[in-house]
Formats: sequence, C-alpha cells, structure tokens
Amino acid sequence: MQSRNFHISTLGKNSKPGNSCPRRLIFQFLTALLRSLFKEKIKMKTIVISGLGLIGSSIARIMKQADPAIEIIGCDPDDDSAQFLLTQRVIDRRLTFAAAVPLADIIVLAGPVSVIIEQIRKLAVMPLKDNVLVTDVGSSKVTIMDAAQLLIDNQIAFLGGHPMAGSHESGSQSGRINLFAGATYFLVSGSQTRNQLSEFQRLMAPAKVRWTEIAANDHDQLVSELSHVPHVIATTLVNTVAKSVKNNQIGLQAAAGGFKDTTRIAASDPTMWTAILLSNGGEICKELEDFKAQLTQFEAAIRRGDRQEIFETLKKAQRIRQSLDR
Ligand SMILES: NC(=O)C1=CN([C@@H]2O[C@H](COP(=O)(O)OP(=O)(O)OC[C@H]3O[C@@H](n4cnc5c(N)ncnc54)[C@H](O)[C@@H]3O)[C@@H](O)[C@H]2O)C=CC1
Ligand SMILES: O=C(O)C(=O)Cc1ccc(O)cc1
Repeated sequence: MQSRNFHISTLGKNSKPGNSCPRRLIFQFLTALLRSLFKEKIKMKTIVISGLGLIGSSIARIMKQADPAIEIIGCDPDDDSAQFLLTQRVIDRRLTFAAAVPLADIIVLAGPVSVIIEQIRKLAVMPLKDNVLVTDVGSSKVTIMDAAQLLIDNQIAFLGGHPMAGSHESGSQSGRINLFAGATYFLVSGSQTRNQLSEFQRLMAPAKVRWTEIAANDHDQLVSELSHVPHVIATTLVNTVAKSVKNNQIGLQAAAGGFKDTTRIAASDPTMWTAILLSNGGEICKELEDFKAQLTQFEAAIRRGDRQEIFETLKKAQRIRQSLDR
C-alpha cells in the first residue's frame, strides 16, 4: 500500500501562503469593505439540495441552523421524504430539479453517486446563476470529478465533497444536525472561488467537521480501504453466515454483539451502495486482493494450529483498533 499525504487547507482558488505582507492586508481590507458595501449582492441566499435522504436532509438542517435567512429548496422524487422536511420547516419549498436549479446560489447534489453524475451532466446545459457553486456529497470522487469537468469547462464552479460519517439508515427522517460532528469532510478542489468556498463552509459550520483537502484518486484509494471494502466484507459475511445457518433452527437470532457490530453496515440501502461500488470498482478490487491474501494467511495459521501467528495477528489488530477509540 502506498503512503499518501493529506492536508487541511482553505482550498480557495488563488489563495497563497503567507497572509502577513502589507499589500495582502490592504487587499483583504478592501475586499472586506466591498463585501460589506455590496452585502446584499454577494450574500448567497438560495440553496438547492437534490436528494433529501440521510445526507441531504442533514445538510439542510445544518445550513438552516447556520443561517435561518436562507431559502432551501429541496428536490427529490420521493414524496414522503420531501413532505416530512416541509412539515418540519427544514426546507422552504419543494420543486423539480429543472425548476429549482436556475434559482440557486449553491446546489448540493446528495442523491446516489449515479444520480449525482447524471445531474452534473444536466447542469452543464441548464440556465444557472453566474456565481452558482455546485457541490456534491458522493462517496467516491474520481468519476464525479471527471463528470464535473463538463461544468468547469462551462465556467460553472464545482467543488467535490464527501462527509466521512453517516449511518446504515436512510431517508429524511434519519437526518440530524450532528450527523457529521467531529468527522472528516473531504473536499476535492474543482473550480470554486475562495468566496464560494468560505460561504459553503460558513453554512456548514454547525456540522463541526474537520475539513480535509484531498486529490480525487487518493480519496478513492483511501475510502476503498476504510469504507467500500469493509462494506463488501460485511455484506459477504452476512450472506455467508445466513447460508451456513439456514438449516439450524436457532440460527441468526442467536448472534451476539460481535456479529452485529461487524455487520451493522450491511443493513444499508442497496441502491446507494450499488452506485458506490460500481463507481470505485478498480480500487475496491485491488484492495480485496490484499484482503484475500491476508485472510488466506490467517486461515493457514489456524489450519496448522500456529498459536504464535494466530496470537500475533490478533494482538496487532487489537492494538490498532484500540487506538481508534483513544
Ligand atoms: N449514507 C451515508 O452514510 C453516506 C452517504 N454518502 C453519499 O451521500 C449520498 C446520499 O446518500 P444518503 O443520503 O445516505 O441516501 P438516502 O437513500 O438516504 O437518500 C438518497 C435520496 O436521493 C433521492 N433521489 C434518488 N434519485 C433522485 C433524483 N433523480 N433526484 C433527486 N433525488 C433523488 C432518493 O429519493 C433519496 O431520498 C450518496 O451519494 C452517498 O454515496 C456520503 C457519506 C455518508
Ligand atoms: O454507517 C457507517 O458507519 C458509515 O460508515 C456510513 C458511511 C457510508 C458511506 C460513506 O461514504 C461514508 C460513511
């Protein structure tokens, strides 16, 4: 496995290190002055969120808390999800995607990865505000950033995003304001301006995330290891065990916490996960090769009764896993 470097940054285009030189301070002062003079023009007001499930509805809640004056327009083919958020006053209006996006200052694409890609392609040929920022929350980034090149080529600002938190639950009723608290929120730089980025981060401030800049390919390799392969393994474990205990009268119902903890994510939405696995297949299959090799090695140690190797394998994992909770 290769080592990779990640860093936290403000990511704004044209941002340079070193803020202390007098020319820069004068520039910042003039920018602040202009912003306050033309506040009404600069301030972003309408947020369109496409996909009002767990993630989209959490973002709506977060942004409403950050700035109750913004208007949030929600788009989702699912009537129940949208109606619930309207009733709770988390979103102000529900419109179709085509009717909503021309009104937006920020568009958050929060459907399954395949829908995000489809909607990016649509946005490239739709009438949008000049200063609109398009961002997404998809669990893989390379295919999305590739599609977003269409927007960038058409001078539409795009910023890739991925909150590294969530749950096996889905739908707007499961969303919450603290869903991402303390978690990493990956940002993949596209063509966003510094102002667009800071406005997005201002609206996301109540989420209390750790903003982390990353390149799309590094992201997809890392999340294949941390999220996508664990999902494949949890799913396979559930299906394998269910088949093995099929003829046992007590069966799965006897499972203790260990089985449940290891496989919780297998209860996630299959539509969302099909789109994720298809969008990052190359990295996932590479990582699975590695996993299978280690599994075979562990199996061989058990088969030959190699107490030392079994103990060392368990001890190593125990040390690493315990350090995650510290
Ligand atoms: N579930 C999780 O823990 C996390 C998910 N993600 C990503 O966030 C995105 C959304 O996932 P969830 O909110 O968990 O899924 P979800 O299943 O809760 O919500 C997805 C929503 O998208 C809607 N949708 C489907 N087609 C649409 C269309 N054409 N236009 C508008 N909306 C449409 C669905 O009706 C549903 O309400 C996915 O891309 C996923 O990869 C990212 C981080 C964590
Ligand atoms: O349920 C959990 O614990 C998760 O890990 C949820 C999750 C699902 C998809 C992502 O891209 C990120 C996080």
